[in-house]
Amino acid sequence: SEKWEINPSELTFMKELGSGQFGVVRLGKWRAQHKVAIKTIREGSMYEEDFIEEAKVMMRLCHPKLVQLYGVCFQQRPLLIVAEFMENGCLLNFLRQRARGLTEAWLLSMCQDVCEGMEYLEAHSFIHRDLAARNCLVNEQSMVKVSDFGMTRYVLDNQYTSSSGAKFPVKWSPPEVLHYSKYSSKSDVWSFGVVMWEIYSEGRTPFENRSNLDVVNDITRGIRLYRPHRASQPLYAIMYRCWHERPQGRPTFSELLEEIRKLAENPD
Ligand SMILES: COc1cc2c(cc1NS(C)(=O)=O)=CC1=C(NCc3c(C)cccc3C)N=NC=21
Repeated sequence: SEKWEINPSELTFMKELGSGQFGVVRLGKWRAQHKVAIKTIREGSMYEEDFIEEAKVMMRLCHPKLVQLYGVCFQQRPLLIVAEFMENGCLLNFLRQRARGLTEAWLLSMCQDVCEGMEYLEAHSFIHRDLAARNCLVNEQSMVKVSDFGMTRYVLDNQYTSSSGAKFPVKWSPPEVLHYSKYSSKSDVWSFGVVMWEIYSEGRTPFENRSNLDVVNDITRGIRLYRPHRASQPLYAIMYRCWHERPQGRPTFSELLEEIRKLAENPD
């Protein structure tokens, strides 16, 4: 069998962790001792053959701030995807549950973690396409890692994939994606600015009381998210630059990481 194939008989399933657009995620054990997360792909939710092909590429994306893909069980259905287990679950729930307990330094370190993972994807010309706090995970050491990179390409439900679909991430998308589906690392940078806003808003929903259609109009007219209460002016300036209307006007993840590291060294 290929390196990226996992033998399902070497997996034991444990408690259910949650569910997403592809189906249920469970905690499991691989070869009886390694804790893993196992995603069981619901029939008819994914372009499975295309994903199995792409899994080889995704397996080679290894970085401490990316949730590591371990392998796929594809000799039977349902398809199983096995990846790194993240004890503290998704970042969005983490922010909402921990809210007040998170210090400024902690909020900044979470932005830095996501930025490091995204800088690696940028360097490997890999576009995430759905970066959001709901698609970041937190491990036992409270380190944040980017997950589900590139997975939207395999979603069958066109409510997610069409920019007019009810489930499309309009509030995390730049104008060129909303109007022309033009994805790039610079569209990921726009989404990263919204993740920074989610982190400093302790898990609030961006444009909370606006419909997706309103947000498309607001964004196109130059309206942007307000400064979150816990964000300093210099920090807000960083996220604001991610929302430049033109992709080439936005910083790269490398430039963002440099600015975040400078703020981390001299906070005030
Ligand atoms: C502890 O709680 C959790 C832990 C995890 C979790 C959800 C929760 N709970 S919740 C819903 O946030 O409340 C999802 C994963 C996960 N996904 C890895 C993975 C990716 C990224 C891509 C393809 C396949 C797989 C398996 N690894 N660890 C957890």
